Amino acid sequence: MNTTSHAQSDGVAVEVRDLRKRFGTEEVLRGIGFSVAPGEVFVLMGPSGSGKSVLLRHIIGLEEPDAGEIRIQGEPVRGPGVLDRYRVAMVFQSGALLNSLTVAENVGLYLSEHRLRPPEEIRRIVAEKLALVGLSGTEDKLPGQLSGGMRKRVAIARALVMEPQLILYDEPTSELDPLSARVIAEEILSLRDRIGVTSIVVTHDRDLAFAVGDRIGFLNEGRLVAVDRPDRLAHHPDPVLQRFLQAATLQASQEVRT
Ligand SMILES: Nc1ncnc2c1ncn2[C@@H]1O[C@H](COP(=O)(O)OP(=O)(O)OP(=O)(O)O)[C@@H](O)[C@H]1O
Repeated sequence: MNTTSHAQSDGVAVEVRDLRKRFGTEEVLRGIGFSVAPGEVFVLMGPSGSGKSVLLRHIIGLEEPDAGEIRIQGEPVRGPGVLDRYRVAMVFQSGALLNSLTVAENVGLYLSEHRLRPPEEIRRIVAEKLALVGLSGTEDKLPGQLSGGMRKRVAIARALVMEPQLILYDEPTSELDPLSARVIAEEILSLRDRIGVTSIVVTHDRDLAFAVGDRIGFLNEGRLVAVDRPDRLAHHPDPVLQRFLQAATLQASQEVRT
């Protein structure tokens, strides 16, 4: 974990305690617990249907757990005003950009909608955030004129506008080619290093997980099977985890061949 070079180190600590959630008869989260340190990049990896998105929705306060809780800086996330006090941003899988608005309007939407800043200042902030993700000069383009990777970076710039202390990424490299995926990985690391934000990244992209994770948690059937540094996780004895890692490696080598 990088804890030395943050320009502005106000990432928050996140703690998930014995989280349980059932939908009907299906027990989706079966007692999940882990902690994320301020400024850490924590990856949640696991097969489809293992509960990653449900867990993410709990962290941002969109779901109420049946048992257990999530704390940000020691405060329960569903407590009064907690999600207003701590700035938590989510980068959605789709990017969730509005296609009829320009890049600048999308990135500045949060500020303009809430009339938080005068237009001139919004323009300055938008330019600053686009520069942080390497997209200076794209202000007047429409999302439809950008590549998938660029749209994801616009979505990250939009998250940065609220000066987040915690960023949640939901499958940030889905539908991206390997080169664009690498740019996103570099972006996640650069933000950690430059603004000290805490990041939780949900993915089944093994390459992304190993590239950005200070630690990786492997989720299977609603249980956290392993939590460890990437170099140690690769040698973890859990058979499902090992099968998952081998399948991902095979898929990557097939992609290189095709
Ligand atoms: N609102 C809901 N109501 C009922 N079941 C749900 C709901 N949300 C999720 N589930 C179920 O919970 C399980 C875990 O879903 P989740 O979306 O968290 O998986 P995931 O690990 O994110 O999968 P993927 O990698 O495919 O996105 C699935 O069986 C899903 O059908």
